Amino acid sequence: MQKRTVVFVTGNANKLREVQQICGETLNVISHSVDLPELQGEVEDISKEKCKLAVKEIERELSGTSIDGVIVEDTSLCYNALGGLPGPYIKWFLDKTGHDGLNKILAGYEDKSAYALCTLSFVKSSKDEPNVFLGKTHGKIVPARGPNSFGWDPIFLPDGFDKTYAELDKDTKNSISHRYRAFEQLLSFLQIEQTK
Ligand SMILES: O=c1nc[nH]c2c1ncn2[C@H]1C[C@H](O)[C@@H](COP(=O)(O)OP(=O)(O)OP(=O)(O)O)O1
Ligand SMILES: [Mg+2]
Repeated sequence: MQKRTVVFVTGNANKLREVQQICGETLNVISHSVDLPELQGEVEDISKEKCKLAVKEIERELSGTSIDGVIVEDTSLCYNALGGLPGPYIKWFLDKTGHDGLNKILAGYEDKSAYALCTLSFVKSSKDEPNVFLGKTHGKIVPARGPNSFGWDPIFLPDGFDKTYAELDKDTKNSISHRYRAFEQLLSFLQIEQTK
């Protein structure tokens, strides 16, 4: 069967690379950067709304191209000591405070545990309601270790490993990550759909 083509609406090249590595055998993932408002609220609602706006924009911009769906994905980093914050605001915390600041925020707390959360929405067309898939990986926040090539990877130590996301080789990260866990659900959803 021919691979389906999905458009991943993202401006982040690292995210795209990982998604292509995770899904590449099953899906043809192309990317398109669209500047979309990220509304505030619960992560699932933010993602669904973003996906609805994305698919409308993609249908407009890529009309004539045969595509089988649109994906958006938002990543949160949630500290248990802070009731889940910075959560979806991690991008701004990382930009403004850096890895060191992200550690210092926890200085007054014994509990350094955190989880990475990927909220993934997929929709076939603007006539459909998006499906949302959540992927979570638990770990803890540590002083930065490893290459500084992708976001907060150097400060996240996944449970069961003695290497941070940044120190792990890509295949290993992509077999345990929050992103992998969300996309794995999307892939089985699409597989079930196909056999219906
Ligand atoms: O696996 C990851 N490992 C380390 N850092 C990561 C990861 N995944 C996202 N990140 C960073 C990027 C951004 O600083 C923030 C999430 O923001 P997030 O909105 O998901 O990403 P973005 O705005 O760069 O791309 P997009 O255009 O798809 O919204 O955490
Ligand atoms: Mg974003």
